[in-house]
Amino acid sequence: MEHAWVKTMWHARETRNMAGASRPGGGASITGLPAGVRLLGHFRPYVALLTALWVLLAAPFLMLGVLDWRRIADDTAALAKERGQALFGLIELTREWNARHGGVYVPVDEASPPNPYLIHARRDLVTADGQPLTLVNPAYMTRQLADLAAEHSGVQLRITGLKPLRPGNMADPWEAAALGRFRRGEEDERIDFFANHPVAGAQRPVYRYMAPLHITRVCLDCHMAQGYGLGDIPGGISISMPAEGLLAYRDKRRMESALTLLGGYLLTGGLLHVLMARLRRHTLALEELSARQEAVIVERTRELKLLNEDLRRKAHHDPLTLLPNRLLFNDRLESALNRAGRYQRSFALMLVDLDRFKEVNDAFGHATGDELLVDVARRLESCVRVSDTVARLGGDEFAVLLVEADEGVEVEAGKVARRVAELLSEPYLLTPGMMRVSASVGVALFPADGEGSEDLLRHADLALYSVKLSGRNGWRRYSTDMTAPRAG
Ligand SMILES: Nc1nc2c(ncn2[C@@H]2O[C@H](COP(=O)(O)OP(=O)(O)OP(=O)(O)O)[C@@H](O)[C@H]2O)c(=O)[nH]1
Repeated sequence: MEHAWVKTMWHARETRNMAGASRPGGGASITGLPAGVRLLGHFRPYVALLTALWVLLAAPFLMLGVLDWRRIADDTAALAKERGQALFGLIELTREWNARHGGVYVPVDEASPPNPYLIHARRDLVTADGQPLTLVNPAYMTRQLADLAAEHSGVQLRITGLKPLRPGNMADPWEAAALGRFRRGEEDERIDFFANHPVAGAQRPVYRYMAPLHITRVCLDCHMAQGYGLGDIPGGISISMPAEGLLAYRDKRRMESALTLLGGYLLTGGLLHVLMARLRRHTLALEELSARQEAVIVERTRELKLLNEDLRRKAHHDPLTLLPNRLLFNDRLESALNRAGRYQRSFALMLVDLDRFKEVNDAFGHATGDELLVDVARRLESCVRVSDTVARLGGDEFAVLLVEADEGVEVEAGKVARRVAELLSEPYLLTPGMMRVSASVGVALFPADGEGSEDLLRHADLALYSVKLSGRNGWRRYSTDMTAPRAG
């Protein structure tokens, strides 16, 4: 039991070592490896699993990030488009207002000289007080508004077409492509981002927006000569809007999105770690429990085995002399018979009985008798080899099975029987003092004196009886003239 307890404690200590080896001064482990190294080894699969899960977790977050970045870019473009549409709508309104009035007259000055591209009977007038006025049609007005917008907000806008009345309004390649799509009915507005676009002599990021202008009744006065009819698209309004503000807004939203996703990723990873750590703790506790149970089972099994061996030993041995008892002796006799029969060998059976042992008991007590029996057992063992068997059949009766014989069984059995008789008649030093007993020995040989256990035992007993009859203290081999004592 003590062993089991020590073993269990050892295992518990080792498990605790593994769990707490990171403590400063954790020291060397039981197996001699530094605690840190053993800890790393123990947790390696756990760390690998956690890392793998974390990496797997990164994929959806990364995908979410990419999607969000795209959505933010789309949102920014949508905002730019809305701005373009608003500006375009405003200009169209103003142009319609102008067209409805058939143009408006403004004083002639440096900023508003007469429009050389306008063919009109009353293009230039002079007021009654002598002020010269010139007619500003929608196109001229748009150009003037464009100059104002460029001056105040950096927004560039202009009317453009593929065969404009004013050559300066000729569409550039991007505008020409857009006009082509408008005319083919593929789209009715266009917005694109340009990272570098010339704006007032500098390269700046811009959103370019363009939508078509349609010929209305009021436009026909000027444009009919070009061959345009109602609803045709002679050109469009092209707007370039500096994009720094929108890009800053986009980058700010992207940064916020990245931080939110990173926070989410770390939080989820942290939760995952906590869950895994808990799982790991439970697993370790379970492992420890099962190891303890295993140790207990191993110990119980060992105890049962010992108990079993002890029981077997007790069932087959005499408790006083520790010699094999009659049960085991009978087994050995049967084995000897089998072996000898199979290999055609012989062996000797010897029965030994102390002479007048009762007198020892009567004179000195049962304990002294026991002491004598133990001494007799040791003396008998000293007369034979380990491969032979000495047994106590009961009371003061012993048996010897001689299976090894160098000089032939007959000779060997005679020598051993004589030696037994002599040795047992030597004085015994017992608790009350020195005393003497003698013994009678009967011998039967296999197969000469019997081929079965019963015959051998009976004939050895007859030989022993014969010694007793002839005055005890000696030995005899069975001979057929020996007869059993008459009953009564
Ligand atoms: N001390 C002791 N005595 C025992 C034990 N078993 C049997 N005896 C005694 O051994 C004695 C055997 O006596 P008997 O069978 O009459 O034989 P004996 O006195 O040796 O006389 P012979 O055999 O005729 O020479 C009896 O008194 C038993 O009580 C034992 O375990 N211990």
